[in-house]
Amino acid sequence: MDDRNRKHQRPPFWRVAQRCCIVAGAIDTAYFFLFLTLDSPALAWINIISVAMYITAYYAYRRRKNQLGSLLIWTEVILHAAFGTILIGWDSGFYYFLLAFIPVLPVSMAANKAIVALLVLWTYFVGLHTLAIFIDPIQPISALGLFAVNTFNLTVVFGIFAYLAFYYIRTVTSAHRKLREHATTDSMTRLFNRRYMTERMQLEAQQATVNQTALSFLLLDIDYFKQINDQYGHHIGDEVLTQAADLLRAELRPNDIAARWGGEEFLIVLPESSNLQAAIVAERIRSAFEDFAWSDIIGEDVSVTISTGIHSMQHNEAISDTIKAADHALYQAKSNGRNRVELSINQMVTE
Ligand SMILES: Nc1nc2c(ncn2[C@@H]2O[C@H](COP(=O)(O)OP(=O)(O)OP(=O)(O)O)[C@@H](O)[C@H]2O)c(=O)[nH]1
Repeated sequence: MDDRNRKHQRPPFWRVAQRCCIVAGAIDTAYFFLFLTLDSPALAWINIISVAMYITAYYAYRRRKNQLGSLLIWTEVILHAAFGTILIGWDSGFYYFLLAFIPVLPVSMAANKAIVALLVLWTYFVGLHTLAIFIDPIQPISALGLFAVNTFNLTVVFGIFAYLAFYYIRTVTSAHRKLREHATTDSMTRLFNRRYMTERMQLEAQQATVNQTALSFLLLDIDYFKQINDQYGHHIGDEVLTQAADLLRAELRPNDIAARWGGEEFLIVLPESSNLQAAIVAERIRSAFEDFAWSDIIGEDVSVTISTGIHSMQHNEAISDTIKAADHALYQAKSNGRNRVELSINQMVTE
């Protein structure tokens, strides 16, 4: 996996949940001491129960019992909001944590279930608020203490929402990147696929016309590939194709574009390259195939060679005609004995 992929990789749900358990457990431990200091021992000990629930949830996630872990976390949040409100009052702000359910429920369950769960949550939230209006706190703390607890709770919930937003963005970005990759890449060789190449060629052709630069095409085909399949099996054929793609990548510049055009056929677009420069690249690729130790892959000392047709796009030439010309040159390379490079006919060699 390259660095770019690693950077975009999103930690799995259970790992995120485990991190949440560690952070929440640490916060509740701090609360234990805080509420002892603020003379609210009942709430202090409730925080110890909370810590125990987070530790259990942590191990549940570790054993991939995700449902149990989530159930413990949500039960803790719901009960903590109730006990905090009843013991020291609504202004303690423990209800803020209930709000974190709102974005999480719709992404973690089916829409109809999420709607029911959200309605239950709303009822619980309003019920708790109403209760707090009519009932005085059982174990009130100082105004300063209440302000400190409220600010702390608010800060933690801010953090939770910010984290959820970034996690969501990373999830969407990573899904988008994977979709794009699937749509443009050949899964076996990791080269571009034919559909992407067809679009890309148009772009490159337009750019070459605007900038008045040369644009060359190489059409390559592995020689006697059917025999490799027939003699050594389809899986060896696949490995030869994968290795062929690696050889191409190794021989090309970063702005050259290589695609798997068909079964054992590859198309390479060389921007800003004349047919002479293209011939040099093609010859380099040809000898890379010839020199490669194919026995490492095939298991026997056989050679795998490649034939190449070259065509440089002419002024106002349609892409389909460019490909036809390269294909014709490839046909010539095959007819003239294979393992060779041929330039399309009627084309002057230009530097
Ligand atoms: N293993 C494998 N084989 C494939 C794949 N795609 C196409 N092929 C095979 O590639 C072979 C192409 O054979 P041909 O078109 O007869 O050409 P060739 O044997 O390479 O002969 P020349 O091109 O004339 O040198 C066929 O046997 C296809 O089944 C693939 O993804 N994997």
